[in-house]
Amino acid sequence: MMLMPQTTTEMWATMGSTVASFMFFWAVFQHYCPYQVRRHFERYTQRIMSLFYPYIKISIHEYTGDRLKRSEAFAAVEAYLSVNSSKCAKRLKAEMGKDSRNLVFSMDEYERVTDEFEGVKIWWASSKVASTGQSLYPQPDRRYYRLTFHKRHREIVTEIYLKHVIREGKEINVRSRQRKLYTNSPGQKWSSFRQAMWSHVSFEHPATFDSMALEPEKRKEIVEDLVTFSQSKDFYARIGKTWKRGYLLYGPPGTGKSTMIAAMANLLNYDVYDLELTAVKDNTDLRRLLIETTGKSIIVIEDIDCSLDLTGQRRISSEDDKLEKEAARNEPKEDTSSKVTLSGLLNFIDGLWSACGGERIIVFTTNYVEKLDPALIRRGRMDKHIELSYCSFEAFKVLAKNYLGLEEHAMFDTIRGLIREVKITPADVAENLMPKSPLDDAEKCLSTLIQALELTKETAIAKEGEVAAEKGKADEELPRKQGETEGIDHEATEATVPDRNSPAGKHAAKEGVARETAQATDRKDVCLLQENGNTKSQSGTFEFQRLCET
Ligand SMILES: Nc1ncnc2c1ncn2[C@@H]1O[C@H](COP(=O)(O)OP(=O)(O)OP(=O)(O)O)[C@@H](O)[C@H]1O
Ligand SMILES: [Mg+2]
Repeated sequence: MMLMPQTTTEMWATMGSTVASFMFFWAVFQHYCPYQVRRHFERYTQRIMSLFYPYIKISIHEYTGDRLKRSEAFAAVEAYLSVNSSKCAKRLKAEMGKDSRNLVFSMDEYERVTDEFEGVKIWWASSKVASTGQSLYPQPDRRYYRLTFHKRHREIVTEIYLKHVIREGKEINVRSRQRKLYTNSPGQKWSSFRQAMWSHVSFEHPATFDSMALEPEKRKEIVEDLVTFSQSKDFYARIGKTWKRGYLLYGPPGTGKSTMIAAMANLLNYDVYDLELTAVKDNTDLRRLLIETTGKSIIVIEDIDCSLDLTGQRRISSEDDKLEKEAARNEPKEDTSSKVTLSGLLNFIDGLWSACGGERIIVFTTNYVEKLDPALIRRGRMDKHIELSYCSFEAFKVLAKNYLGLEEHAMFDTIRGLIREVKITPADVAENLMPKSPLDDAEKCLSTLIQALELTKETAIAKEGEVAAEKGKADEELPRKQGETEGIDHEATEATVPDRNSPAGKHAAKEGVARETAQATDRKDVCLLQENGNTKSQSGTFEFQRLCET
């Protein structure tokens, strides 16, 4: 009985001195042994250790592919563990969840949790590698998850468990994700590839297709198109097309183009990327923005006709070029204008890069569809063209139901008659149906709308009258003006031609009349000049130059 404590003490003392000796030799080895030898030694030690160490480790990093893209596997594992870890981990991170109502927990850094799957024990740990870059720009730490399991479970973990984690994680993500509205921030002067290209807020627009003023058939067609698209992953894979679809929404201001984008996002549960094209520096940045978008998203370019010069005529004359370069030399300042070109945009839509991620909708909106380059909106790029136009009676009924809770009313007949005759946008109808005071009831709102419709009708009639009167006046004046113009031509030619034998006359003839002739070459005036210049040739310009030289 007395020996036991002594033996234990002795044992501890021996162990302590052994560890101390080992530490000493290790420190000496580290310090004096050349690096190459040390590396060999470490490698072999690891190999020997692995013979006895029965566990396998798998790391899942946050960024893959040269940090271009956030790993989907990482996001899925994060979601999977967020459910698991909130029950057993001791250090958690909290984030605002869907609809900003509840908090979602996930594992904090350097935390460990244990999971069990079909009797197999798996240990998960979260960790990060601190950035070691010596660049001027701040670099975020690289996070990763590591799972550890016994090697006898290799098959079950790699073949079944990991697939289960990814599938569950993705489902959790879809269920609990707060949809986001992203925008590309302008003026990122020092943007590096480590900096996020998009900034976001939570997407909380309440618009739905049911609340939109649309004709029922049109609504049905659009909704079916969208739903079919979202369920056609296999179909797109089979026909060898990237899983994306382009929508062009066009129509006058206030007809619901932006509202429809929100309704699309709400219908499909997609994120929205609102791309401000004028803030994109060049085509390379455009591509980077594209690859930073995630799947299940709508990429929107509003008012595409105003966003950049899409006619391809972006070159300036060499004279202007020279002047501009000189000005830049004298006053060096940053060029903040966008250098995105039409071809850059076309590549953005259907180039190779657009295949990254999949399940994307691209929407362009415009008030002037005829201004757009046909290449930009051809089918295959903008697959579906949707015209949003002035408010019809059917569309009005949707608004009346939403705003006033009315399906039928005696005043509807008057509105039906008026709305057919005038061009009024759903935005204007909606504004008139809005109660302006707590005392306003449905009748008051409907009569406000009727007044507005009548006023619009009167204004339209008055405008039509004015236009007709102006046209009539212009038609009347046209023959008189033509006569006057012919008279002026006569005078101008006659005033110049008699003096053209004098030096001043020659000059005048070269500078002025030749110009007139050049302009007139395609017109009948040429004949008039030929007659006055006593030439018989058919070529007005050539003959007149000859005439000037003689
Ligand atoms: N079809 C519609 N159904 C329901 N509300 C609509 C509709 N069209 C317009 N509105 C209402 O009018 C307002 C303006 O609509 P919206 O911003 O969608 O128009 P827009 O077509 O995008 O206009 P712009 O061309 O000027 O961008 C919205 O707040 C919405 O409430
Ligand atoms: Mg809009």
